[in-house]
Amino acid sequence: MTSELIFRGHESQPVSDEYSPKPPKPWLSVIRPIRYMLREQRLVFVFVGIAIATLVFALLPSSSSSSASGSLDSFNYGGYGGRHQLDEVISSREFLPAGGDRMAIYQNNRGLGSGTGKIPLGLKRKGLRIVVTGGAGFVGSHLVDRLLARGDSVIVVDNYFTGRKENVMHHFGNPRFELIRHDVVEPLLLEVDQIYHLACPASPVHYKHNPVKTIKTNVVGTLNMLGLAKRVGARFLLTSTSEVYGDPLQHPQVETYWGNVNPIGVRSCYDEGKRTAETLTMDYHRGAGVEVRIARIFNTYGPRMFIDDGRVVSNFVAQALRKEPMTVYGDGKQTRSFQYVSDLVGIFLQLIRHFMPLFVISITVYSF
Ligand SMILES: O=c1ccn([C@@H]2O[C@H](COP(=O)(O)OP(=O)(O)O[C@H]3OC[C@@H](O)[C@H](O)[C@H]3O)[C@@H](O)[C@H]2O)c(=O)[nH]1
Repeated sequence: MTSELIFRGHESQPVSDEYSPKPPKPWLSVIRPIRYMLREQRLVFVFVGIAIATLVFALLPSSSSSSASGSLDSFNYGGYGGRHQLDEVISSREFLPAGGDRMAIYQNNRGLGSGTGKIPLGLKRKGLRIVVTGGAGFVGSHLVDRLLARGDSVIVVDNYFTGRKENVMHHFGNPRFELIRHDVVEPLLLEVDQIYHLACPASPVHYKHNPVKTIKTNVVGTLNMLGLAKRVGARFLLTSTSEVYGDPLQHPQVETYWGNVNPIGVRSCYDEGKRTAETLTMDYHRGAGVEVRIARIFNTYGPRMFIDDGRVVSNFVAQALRKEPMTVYGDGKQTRSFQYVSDLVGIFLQLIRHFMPLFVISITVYSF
């Protein structure tokens, strides 16, 4: 019985001589490439390749290096890896003669953003959209020149109280340049990547002319521009002043020094105004995550200064040209730091561009 059954079974399943391939095993398609990778140390070569590529991308300067020239570039101040190079500038002897006051720059941010990050190799730098308040003024117009020269689009916002159309007239007709007559104490909505907030009279004769307007510009104007930065996610740079140290009890002033400011004096509208502007800036950073920088500017000189703005450089130059004696106020023992306007503007650009943790730089250019 049993053998019969076995025989029948063979009959019902006739043996074929034809070749029939084995059914494919799905797990082999996964195992095979893995085995291939593990053979002849191929995996090691892959990892070495990834490591080299990472190093190249991390260390090579981004193609967005500023093409603008200026005296700072000659100190190797441009390029990527800002902190290292800023440190080089700080320790450079030309920038740190013994003694004297400082220009202090505070910066704070929470990461790359606003289109200022690294750009892949081979891609042309994309221009940023930038607002410069006070862009028709002495310092602002030099900043505008540099931004346009490197390919950015610039909107100047100025009420012409101390700014002058002539300072930016040479850009009329440039499609990347716009000029708006506007007072920053009124709100303004623009789509931009960065805001340089310079708008405020800075010479004592000008800021004492209408003290209430001066403090309003610093407080309400800064509030408006910070609100704009928050709304559109723009990076924000506040131009502050050495005046935040008031009548300092420390010489030279270190950035951790909080100053000695008279809250009711004739210069308070400016000193306290800028101090409040700094406070607002830091509160927008802490409370709303706005990426901010604060530059405490010391005495700046250069082309487009008003000859009659009452400050010491313009006074001395004007008196020298008229062959008049120079007027030295007080006992003449007071000290100041002086910097050329293009050096200051170069620092603004580096400061706003690089990603660094909260940190401070001080630069002394010259003092007397
Ligand atoms: O003719 C002059 C003018 C000024 N001075 C003295 O020179 C020094 C500098 O005075 P300035 O008026 O040029 O400038 P200040 O340093 O007082 O403030 C200036 O510099 C810092 C900026 O942030 C401020 O916006 C600006 O007001 C002062 O000690 C002043 O008394 C003179 O001895 N003779």
